[in-house]
Amino acid sequence: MIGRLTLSDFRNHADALIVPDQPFVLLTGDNGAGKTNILEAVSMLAPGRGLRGAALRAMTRQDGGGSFGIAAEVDGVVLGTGVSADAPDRRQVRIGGVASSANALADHLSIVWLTPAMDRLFLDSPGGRRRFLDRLTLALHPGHAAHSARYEAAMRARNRLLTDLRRADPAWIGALEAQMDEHGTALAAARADLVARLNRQLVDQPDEPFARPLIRIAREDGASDEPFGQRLARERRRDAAAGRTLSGPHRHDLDVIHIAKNQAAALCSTGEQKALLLSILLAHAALVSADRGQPPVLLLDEVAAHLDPSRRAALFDRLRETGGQVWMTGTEDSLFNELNGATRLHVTAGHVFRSAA
Ligand SMILES: Nc1ncnc2c1ncn2[C@@H]1O[C@H](COP(=O)(O)OP(=O)(O)OP(=O)(O)O)[C@@H](O)[C@H]1O
Repeated sequence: MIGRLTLSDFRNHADALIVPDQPFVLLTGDNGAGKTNILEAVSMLAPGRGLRGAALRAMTRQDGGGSFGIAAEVDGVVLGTGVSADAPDRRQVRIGGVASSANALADHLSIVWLTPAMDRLFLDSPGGRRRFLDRLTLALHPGHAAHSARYEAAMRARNRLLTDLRRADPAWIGALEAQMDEHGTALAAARADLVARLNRQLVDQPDEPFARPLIRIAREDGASDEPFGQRLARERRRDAAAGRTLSGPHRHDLDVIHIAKNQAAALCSTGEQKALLLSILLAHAALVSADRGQPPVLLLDEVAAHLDPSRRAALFDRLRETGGQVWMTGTEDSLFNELNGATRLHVTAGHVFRSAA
């Protein structure tokens, strides 16, 4: 749980302080006030590029001095991240005052989010679904981000060598494939573990008011029992001709079925797709809570707006049951009238005020 959050020169917030003292943190305010920016700041307390997937430069306040900082107190440890003006593209991370890697943040806090952009998650390309899957996986397997980074780095290096296969040193390609094998196998295993446990968790969930999903990993690269490293070696020529690596966990996809309708998520209505995502998030929160003894922090950007009042009330109840901290945004205070146990904040033009309860 985040006990205290400070932002400096982050997006439109020159200087903001938020001290949550309730399980829910509600951010309300007009369009463009800076609500999502606060969720994005929180999302930067996890490995990766945050909930917008934006470049670090874009996060630096336009009229600021070229640096930004985010700091949060989590169970007595201060997690900090930001950039300095002389290195605006290099993310710096400090944990308990000590310079650390961004991936180490996953040992302290798991953070999962739902944003309006994810309304198209099941319709858009697999990349977004993989990022979502990996974000969920990271909460159970804190080493997942490091495996992912090393896998991608080895794959990029292999792809470069394959552009001139005849001159490339086969031993060097082999070494890179061994790294891809090691980290790719770990990636795939962690994802498979997450999916299996999520499905077990979802068995006990009701079909209403949120749709119950069945989750699978789809393999665009074709299922194969062949050891991954061996497969990469066998497919060198094919990959060289394609100009990229065609097999591996970077080509796996998240496949979600609406159980009651026996329908793929992509065919479901927008509201049903959102309900499927909420079910996944709620089941995931229960799983993480049981596994790590600490539920994830949930960042829900404008989730309440499109829910009818009874679903909204059910969502608040279910979120409360997770026992974790839930950050929510909305333009209307009235959407959250029935919600008890919330730190209510009003955001306007990059300023955050505590609202009257
Ligand atoms: N680097 C930056 N420096 C200064 N301002 C920025 C920067 N990046 C974005 N902004 C401003 O932040 C505002 C958007 O904030 P945000 O997305 O948090 O709004 P919001 O309150 O969530 O609005 P909505 O209800 O429309 O989603 C915009 O006015 C945008 O111009």
